[in-house]
Parts: sequence; structure tokens; C-alpha cells
Amino acid sequence: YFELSVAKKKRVLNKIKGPPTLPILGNAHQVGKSPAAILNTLFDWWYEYDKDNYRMWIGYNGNICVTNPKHLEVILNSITLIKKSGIYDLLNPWLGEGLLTSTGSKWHKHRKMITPAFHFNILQDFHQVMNENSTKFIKRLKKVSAGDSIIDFQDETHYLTLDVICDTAMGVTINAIEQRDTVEVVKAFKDMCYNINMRAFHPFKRSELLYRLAPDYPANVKTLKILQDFTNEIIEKRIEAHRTGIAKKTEDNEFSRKKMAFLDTLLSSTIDGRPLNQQEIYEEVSTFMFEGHDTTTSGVAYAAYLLSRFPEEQRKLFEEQRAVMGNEMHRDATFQEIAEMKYLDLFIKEAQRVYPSVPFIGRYTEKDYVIHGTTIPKGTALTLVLIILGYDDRIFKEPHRFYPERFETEKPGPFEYLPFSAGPRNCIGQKFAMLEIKTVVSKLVRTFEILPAVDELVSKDGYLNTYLGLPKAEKEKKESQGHKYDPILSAVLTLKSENGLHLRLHERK
Ligand code: HEM
Repeated sequence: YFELSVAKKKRVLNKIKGPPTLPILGNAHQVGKSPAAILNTLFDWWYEYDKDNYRMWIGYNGNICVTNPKHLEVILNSITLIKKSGIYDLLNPWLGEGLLTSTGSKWHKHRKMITPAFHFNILQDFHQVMNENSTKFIKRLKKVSAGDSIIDFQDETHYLTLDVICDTAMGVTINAIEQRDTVEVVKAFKDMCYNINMRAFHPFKRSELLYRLAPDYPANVKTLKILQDFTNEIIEKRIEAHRTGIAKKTEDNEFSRKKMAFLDTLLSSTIDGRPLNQQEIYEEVSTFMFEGHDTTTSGVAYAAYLLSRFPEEQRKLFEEQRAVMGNEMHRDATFQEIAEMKYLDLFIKEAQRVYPSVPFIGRYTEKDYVIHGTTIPKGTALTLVLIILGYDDRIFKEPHRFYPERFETEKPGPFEYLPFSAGPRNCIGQKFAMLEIKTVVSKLVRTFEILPAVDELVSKDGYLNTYLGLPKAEKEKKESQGHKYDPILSAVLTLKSENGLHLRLHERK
């Protein structure tokens, strides 16, 4: 039955180059079992199929991995090709149909309604929250890095970004930096993100139905409930506060802040002339909670890791901090000062080129499309492999060289560098994310000298210690000479390092 139902689609899709398939499995057996293996396979096939798009079959599901900027342009600019692929279904139990996962007219209306929440003035208020939490973060780092200790910076960062997003999205403080996993909801956020990533490529756990039989299913149900109850309780309180007008009063209570949280914007917005109902508010707030912290965790953590490996770039960044902040290096940088830090901007851009927080995104065709002469049949998943662009030597010279200044001279086209995607469904939180990463990195580099886990790991030639995008044999040879503290890049919904991001911090005098 399956063979017959996909026969026509197979004839069309198999015109695109791609690995040979087995009956029933397709290429599922080759894709790799872990998020790290999958990323390697995607790169290996890209090499094998002339550094262009290629197709693969996961069972009877046809999938095109899109890496060609001309094709990416058509897909991302399309106003009809906006439905997300199946992998996003894993987010549904938690996020429902929020901005990231919804489609059609619901997505259009919500995107229009939410856009003002990132207005310049609101972002300036959010900057204050970012500064306050960065200060707490620095305090915590001083403690854990004392005595030349090696710390897992990826793990530490997670709590910082969670505090920032809880405060900006919901207007509440959960003190994750200080209290960490002792707070039930903090642990729940961490467990949920881990669970989604782990299930994404698990042959059985991926299915909502089969996952019910898994031993970890009951724990996941509990985690989900903790998150739902936490978010709904805050929404209910906030609705009540708006109703009774407390939110407008200036007295000192938990709703008296002058700054607007994202939740306040939602409560004062309308769709089709009516206010949003609680479920709609829940979906959008939860979407921000997920998308707004898991991505920035890898953004901040990989930036710090790169600083530890590239001392010359760190020196330039520090010099710029001195030039902008003068002899007031210990106070918060203002919104304006962050905007003046040009080298910091180049540094983060380069960090997102080599370690983009969102390595790939997915779409699903609801009708046949012809893109630059290639027919893509209805019912095909498209995996837009954004991370590959950063390693394409036709776009970036010497892609494995970490060189922030390249963005001053090499000008990638609008669809050749896409950490925040592009087109109508691009990242709505881009400015928020860049501001947060810059605020933290600015303060970090002013407070500490950032060193690799062991001195010998410092880059001596300006090249990365990770080898994605090299021909398979060369990559395997270099990886075999790697160090236990070199990151193992792992990608599902966001880019992480499977073995953490280890470094040392020495307080500057
Ligand atoms: C370094 C940090 C970030 C990166 C690299 C990033 C990247 C992206 C990318 C590539 C997409 C497109 C997803 C897709 O098409 O499936 C996206 C969408 C989105 N991002 Fe971000 N993001 C970051 C931070 C944030 C933050 C901080 C927020 C919120 C505060 C946010 C909210 C969203 C939302 C709501 C969407 C869905 C937009 C839509 O479909 O209309 N992101 N992001």
C-alpha cells in the first residue's frame, strides 16, 4: 500500500540526486542515531552530491535537504510555503499552535499582532532586564570559576537565558541563576528541551502514539504539566491584575513594574476585533519561553567558547570595550553603547556563521512546487540546512578560519547567510537575541579573561577545532586527533555541544 501510494512521488523526487535507498527504510538506517551523527551525515551527503540540494527518504517520507541559496530564496520568500515539517510536531504538546508552529491565516494574524512587541522602546526596557541578569550571572561565574576551575559554560548559560526570558516574556523572576534545579519549574524547562531534542531522531519515541509505551513517558507527562501549570497560573494572575487595574498602579507589588512584559502586549492586543483567549496567550508565551532561551543559550555559550580559543580576537573585543566604556568598565553598558561596539557585532556574526544556534529549519509542501526547474511534489518535507551555508567556500573564503573581520569585506548575499532565516517567517526575536548575546558577552569579557579548558587548546593558527564541512576522510582524521574538551556539535532544534562547552575564567584585575 505504502509503495503504491508514494510511487508517483518517488519517480519525481528520485530525479534529484541523493543516497541509494533500501525498501521500507529508505535512508533511515544511514541518517545516524544521535544528533551529532545526523549533522555529520547531512554534511557528508552535501559533499557527495556536489555541494547542492539532495534528497533522502525516511521510510516513505520524501525529504529534500536544501542548501542552494537560490532555492532557499524562493522557499523563504514564498507566502504559501509556510507550513512546518513533521519534526516541529514534537513541540505541539508544550507550545500548541504558537507563532513558531502555526500556519495559514492563524500564523498571519498572530505575526501581525506580535510584531509590535519587539518595538525599539520595548527592547530598551528588556535591555535593563538583560543587564540585571548578566550581573547575577557574572557573580555566579566568579564563584564557580574560582581557583582555575574548568566550568561547563553551556550548562551555566542555560540558567541565565531562562531568567531573562521569564522576566521579559511573563514579567516574573524565577531566580534560575541562583537557585538552579532546586526550583521545580527550572528543572522542568531543562528536561523538556532535552526531551524534545532526544526524541527528534528516535525511531519509536518520535511518534506520539508509540512514545506512550516508553519508560520515560510518565516523567515527561509530569514535566509538561509543571510547565503548563506554571505558565497558566501566571497568565491568570496577570489577566486578573489587568482586569482590576493593578497593573497600571505604581505601588510596589509584583505587577507594578513600569516595563511591559510580552504577556502585557498580548493582553492588550486583539485579533479579529476580540481579545486573545487564554489558550492563545498560553501558546504564544510558551513559544517565546522555548524559542527565546534555548537559542540564546547556544548563542552566548558558543561565543564564550570561541573567545576562549581565539585570544587575539578576545584582545580586540576587550580593547573595543575599553574604547567605548572608558574607565567605567564595571558598570552596565547602555543600549546606545552596545550599538557602538562594532567589533562585538562582527564577532557574534562570525560565531553564528560557524555555530548557528538554529542549524536547520523545516517546511512541508501542501501542493506541487517547481523551483528553478526542479519539481517538488506535494507532501515533501524540506530541510533547509542553514548551517551548511557557513561552511560553503563559494560563499565564505577559508570557512574554517575564525575571522570576524570577514564580514567587512566579504558580503554574503541575502540568502547566503541565514542564522535568523529570512522572508516572512524569519526570526521575530532577532534584535532581542543579538542584544542579549552582546550584553552578556560585553560584560563577560570586561570581567574575565576567558581561557580554554587547558592552555594547549588555544588556537595557534586561527582555525576552528571542529571540522564540519571538511571532506569526510580529512574530518575523521582531524577528529581522531581531537581533545576531550573539543566540542561535539550536536543539532536537532538548536545547536548544542554533546559534551558541554568547557573553559576557565580568570578575573581581570
Ligand atoms: C541566537 C538566537 C536566535 C536564533 C539564531 C534564532 C533563529 C530563528 C530561526 C532560524 C527562525 C525560523 C524558524 C523556522 O522557520 O522554522 C526563528 C523563528 C522564530 N524565532 Fe528565533 N532565533 C533566536 C532567538 C529568538 C528569540 C530570543 C526569540 C524571542 C524572544 C525568538 C522567537 C522566534 C519566533 C517566535 C519564531 C517564529 C517566527 C514565525 O514563524 O513567524 N527567537 N528563529
